[in-house]
Amino acid sequence: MKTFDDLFAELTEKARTRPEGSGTVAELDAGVHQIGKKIVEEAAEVWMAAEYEGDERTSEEISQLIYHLQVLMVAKGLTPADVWRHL
Ligand SMILES: N=c1c2ncn([C@@H]3O[C@H](COP(=O)(O)OP(=O)(O)OP(=O)(O)O)[C@@H](O)[C@H]3O)c2ncn1[C@@H]1O[C@H](COP(=O)(O)O)[C@@H](O)[C@H]1O
Repeated sequence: MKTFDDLFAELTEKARTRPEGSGTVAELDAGVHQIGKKIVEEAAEVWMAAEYEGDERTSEEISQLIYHLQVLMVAKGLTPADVWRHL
C-alpha cells in the first residue's frame, strides 16, 4: 500500500524525469492555477461523497484530493516537512 511519503517521492521523481504520458507532468505544466482548480473540485467531491456516497467512495475521493495537493506542493517546491511543521 502506498503512503503519503511514497506518493510524494514518486511525484517528485516524475517532475524531475518528466516521463512520457505522466498525468503529473501534464498537471505541473498546466500550472498552479489549474492545479488549484482541481483541488477545489476534488475537495467538493470529498464533501459530496462523505454526505451521500459511502466510505469507500469517500476514501477514494480523499486519495484524489491528497494527490492533487501533492502536485501543488511539487509545483511550489514545498516538502512534507514544510507542511507538517504547521500541524
Ligand atoms: N494517485 C493518483 C491520482 N489521483 C487522482 N489522479 C488524477 O486525478 C484525476 C481525478 O480527477 P477527476 O475527478 O477529474 O477524475 P474522474 O475520472 O472524474 O474520477 P472521479 O473523481 O469520478 O473518481 C484522475 O483522472 C487522475 O488523472 C491521480 N493521478 C495519479 N495518481 C498517482 O500518481 C502517480 C503518478 O501518476 P502519473 O504521473 O500519471 O504517472 C501514480 O502512482 C498514480 O497512481
